[in-house]
Amino acid sequence: MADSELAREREYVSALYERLDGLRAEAERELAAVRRESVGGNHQSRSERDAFAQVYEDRIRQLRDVGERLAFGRLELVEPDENGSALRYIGRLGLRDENLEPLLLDWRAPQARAFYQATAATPLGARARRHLTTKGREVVRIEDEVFDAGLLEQEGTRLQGEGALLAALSAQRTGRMHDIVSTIQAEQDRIIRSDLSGVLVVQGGPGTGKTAVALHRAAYLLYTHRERLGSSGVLVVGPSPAFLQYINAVLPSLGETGVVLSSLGRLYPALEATHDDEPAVAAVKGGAEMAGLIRRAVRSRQRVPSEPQSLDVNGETLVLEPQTVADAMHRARESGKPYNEGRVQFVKTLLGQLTKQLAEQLKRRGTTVDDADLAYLREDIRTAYDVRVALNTAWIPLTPEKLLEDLYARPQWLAGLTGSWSKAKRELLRRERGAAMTISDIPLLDEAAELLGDSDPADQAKRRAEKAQRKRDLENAKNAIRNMGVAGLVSAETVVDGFAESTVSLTTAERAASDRTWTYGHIVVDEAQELSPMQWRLLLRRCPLRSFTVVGDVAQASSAASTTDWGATLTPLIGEGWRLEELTVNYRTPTQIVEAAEWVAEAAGLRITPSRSVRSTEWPVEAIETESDEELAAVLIDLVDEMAGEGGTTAVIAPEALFDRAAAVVRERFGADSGVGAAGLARPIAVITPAEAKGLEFDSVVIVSPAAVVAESPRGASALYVAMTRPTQRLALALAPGEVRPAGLPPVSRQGTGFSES
Ligand SMILES: Nc1ncnc2c1ncn2[C@@H]1O[C@H](COP(=O)(O)OP(=O)(O)OP(=O)(O)O)[C@@H](O)[C@H]1O
Repeated sequence: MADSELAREREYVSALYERLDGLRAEAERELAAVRRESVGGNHQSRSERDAFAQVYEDRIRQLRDVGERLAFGRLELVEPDENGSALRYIGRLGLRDENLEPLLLDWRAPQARAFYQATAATPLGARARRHLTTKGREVVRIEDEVFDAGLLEQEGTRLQGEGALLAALSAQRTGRMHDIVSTIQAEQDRIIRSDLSGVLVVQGGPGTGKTAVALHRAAYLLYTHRERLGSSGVLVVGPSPAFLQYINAVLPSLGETGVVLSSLGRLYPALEATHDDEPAVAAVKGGAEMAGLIRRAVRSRQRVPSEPQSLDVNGETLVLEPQTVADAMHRARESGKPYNEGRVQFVKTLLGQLTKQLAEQLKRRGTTVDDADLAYLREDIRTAYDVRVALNTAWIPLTPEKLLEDLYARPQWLAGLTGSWSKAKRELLRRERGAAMTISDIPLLDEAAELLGDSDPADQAKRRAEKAQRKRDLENAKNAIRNMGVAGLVSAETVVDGFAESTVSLTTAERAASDRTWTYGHIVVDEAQELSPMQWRLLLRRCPLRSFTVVGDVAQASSAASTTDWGATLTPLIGEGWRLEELTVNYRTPTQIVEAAEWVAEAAGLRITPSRSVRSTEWPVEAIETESDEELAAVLIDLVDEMAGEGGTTAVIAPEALFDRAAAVVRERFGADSGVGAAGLARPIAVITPAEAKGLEFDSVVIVSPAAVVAESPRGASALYVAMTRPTQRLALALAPGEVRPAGLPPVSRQGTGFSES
């Protein structure tokens, strides 16, 4: 049967490619025709033409990007479906023939669900599932699962499409994460297709596919809720720029380009924080009590003078009473506006009062004052030096940056605001003006910005005008889409983003990333255990609808401000309204390495989520002792040489204390084949810190001095656990001179576990 079935699938898939090529050629012809149309016409007709061109360009890109992995699965149904067919092909996008009969189902369509979730116990209307493995455009292998009693017995331990899955898992890594659409497992699929609303927390040990699931969920949600999420956008937050570089090809490969990817240092527009504070400082800055401190700090910049003030206005003396200031302040605060906008009202009120005072003073001396004069008097008052000083002293315009700098640089002011803090704790915040903002400052700036609002009223007006223009453009685009009959194929947002005439030519994603007040339709947070309460507050402001996918592993928490208990972190912020899912199968790391990492973690008292690995490796975990720095360097070079010789990617994970030396040794020996930090991820050999290693994976990993990795990190054992769970094939520990192997690693080879002692 195999040969004839293979031939049959080859024929079907080849017909799919023919259709794909045909559709692409058609779209290219249409695009050329639109482009040939003469330029000119009014805004409406230009918009329509742009909309046409945009639709075709998007379609061509989508059809081209699917590349050589168009179809990967087939479901055989018990009963023919509504189209009269008992076979349902699943692929990266949906295709129909000339008569609009379905040829291929998008993996995200509801009818494709059974491909991922059907089991012998719950076959979901399917008789069998087939995985197609292709090379280029040709099917080279098929793998069948028939949902009969035979399968039922093995259920529970079964992986779906085991051959295809294991082939994907054992493949050499490239330094970039790939999509997993063809081999998504049932427990993952259920999470991917879970409801859009609410906060979904996905907990799982290292390598259980949390990142993969989070990204596929983003693609699924965008497909299923295109209308809503197309306009509001989806934000994906990862721990570091290196991590974002690692994952940034996944969503485009799934046809989704409109997602904003951001690291924690970039969540405040127009600023990129690349460094973080010392752990103890970051822990204070990340604590929820900082929100109250910032509120008090803002409030303390509004001051009622204790004495009446005499103000000179072009030789006239006006008196500003404390009560007048207090009343104006009270009224402005009552309006509920942010600080800087409230100040505009405060200044307006006081200028009005002072103008009245001056006019009365002049009238008393017999001068007539009409309405036109009042405007001049007001302007004289507004520009008078004394008045400016008095109003600014009472309520100074503030930027978030200035507020934070002052808070750190003025110990007395800080002390006045933090009576219950110890002196030592306050000292941690101390910093001179002009220092670069850190990653932990980002949520504080955002918190301050929220309270302060725009400092320049002109900015507010500009923003309102831009929003109004975009609203008009969207209306035009919706009309154009209706007129063209392409509803569902393209969103109005995509079309507007492509308008040449649009006042601001930014995509929805760029617009969202550059606007602090943008609210997203959904937020995905990866390595979410790393987030401090202040970072959570920032993200919750970015998505008031509280639609979140939060993935992480509390055992991998690396700092004092990170989460070690989802409930303790989330419940105070959002109440009980979040749901938890768990992933239990380790797809990355072979059994031997998982065991070693878990033993070391447990010996250090770390509470880990055990996971079941799906494969083993031929390589034992090595721990190599050294007696001198020279020997350590030589061991490192030998290991990397051997590992890199196997092909794929190799990482040297080195603690800060030994980082420069390790990087220099590797660079000297391997030159351009190696790179440091994020830059190394595109090379065969990367030298990175334990913090940078978070979320990444490599074929082989050497950890330099595990003891130093533990010693340097606030949650030491967790940093080592993260580092040890990065490899897909091979792990070695290069111990520093005098260092003993980590507790928990067996001292001698163990039967069946493949440990070696060197
Ligand atoms: N169903 C699957 N099919 C193929 N590969 C998979 C599948 N699930 C996960 N993987 C692969 O397993 C590896 C680990 O996945 P991922 O990085 O998402 O794990 P993680 O849980 O986020 O790990 P960590 O907590 O260490 O960051 C990746 O290479 C991913 O592509």
